[in-house]
Amino acid sequence: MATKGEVKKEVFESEEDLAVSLAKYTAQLSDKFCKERGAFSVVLSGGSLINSLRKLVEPPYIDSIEWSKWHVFWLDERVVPKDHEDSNYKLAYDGLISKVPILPGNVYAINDTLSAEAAAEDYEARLRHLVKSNVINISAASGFPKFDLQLLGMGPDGHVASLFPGHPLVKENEKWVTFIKDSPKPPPERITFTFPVINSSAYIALVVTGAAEAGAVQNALGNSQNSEKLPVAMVSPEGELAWFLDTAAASKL
Ligand SMILES: O=C1O[C@H](COP(=O)(O)O)[C@@H](O)[C@H](O)[C@H]1O
Repeated sequence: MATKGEVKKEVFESEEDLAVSLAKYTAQLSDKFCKERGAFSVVLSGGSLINSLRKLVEPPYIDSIEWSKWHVFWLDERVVPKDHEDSNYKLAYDGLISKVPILPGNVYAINDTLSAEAAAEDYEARLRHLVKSNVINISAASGFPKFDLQLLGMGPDGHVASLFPGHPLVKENEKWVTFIKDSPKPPPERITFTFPVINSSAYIALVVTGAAEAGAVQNALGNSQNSEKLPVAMVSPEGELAWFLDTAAASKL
């Protein structure tokens, strides 16, 4: 399905059309990986992405996807209790996980009783264990975990995960998971995958909607005059990168 390093870009007339296509893309990859290796490791973002995945919980996908083979992870998480309004877990649980038969043991939420630093260490340790048990692949090229699909959103400032423009964490190249205590977007304490993990992915869908995001999309994909490379422009997976844009987000291209 993917050529190594391939970048695809599709611009949709409406967010509704985008959501239909994103569900199809996710379901096709689920089918491919479930057949090939009997498991599908999926990484979710928070924010508007979860709403854009809403078609997955409708026919035909709700009945055709092998949900019991899904293993669900978070690209980043806010260090708040799981039932807190700011929790990316809660967002995904309410919008997706509670509506489909994903096995509770295959949902890898952060330990919300720990500090940000300890939660990041704990999450990385759990990923290392899951690599050993082949739930998550490892990249032969980078030595970092190679998730089957990472579903990325982006903020208007061009941040992905909890990797913000100008923040030293964008340069982290050893840890798999790290933490931030001064996030410019509230809440301040978060854990996040690092770029080597993001960029070892087999497939990434980058889902961006709305006019407020157009400048950052231009920075990554267009002829931007701005020489500072935003975090979103650093997304460059080993496998396929597929941009899902609406016309407003693509308006400066
Ligand atoms: O804080 C976060 O923001 C980004 C973007 O969110 P959006 O609401 O602008 O789509 C999100 O991808 C990330 O997971 C989240 O923690």
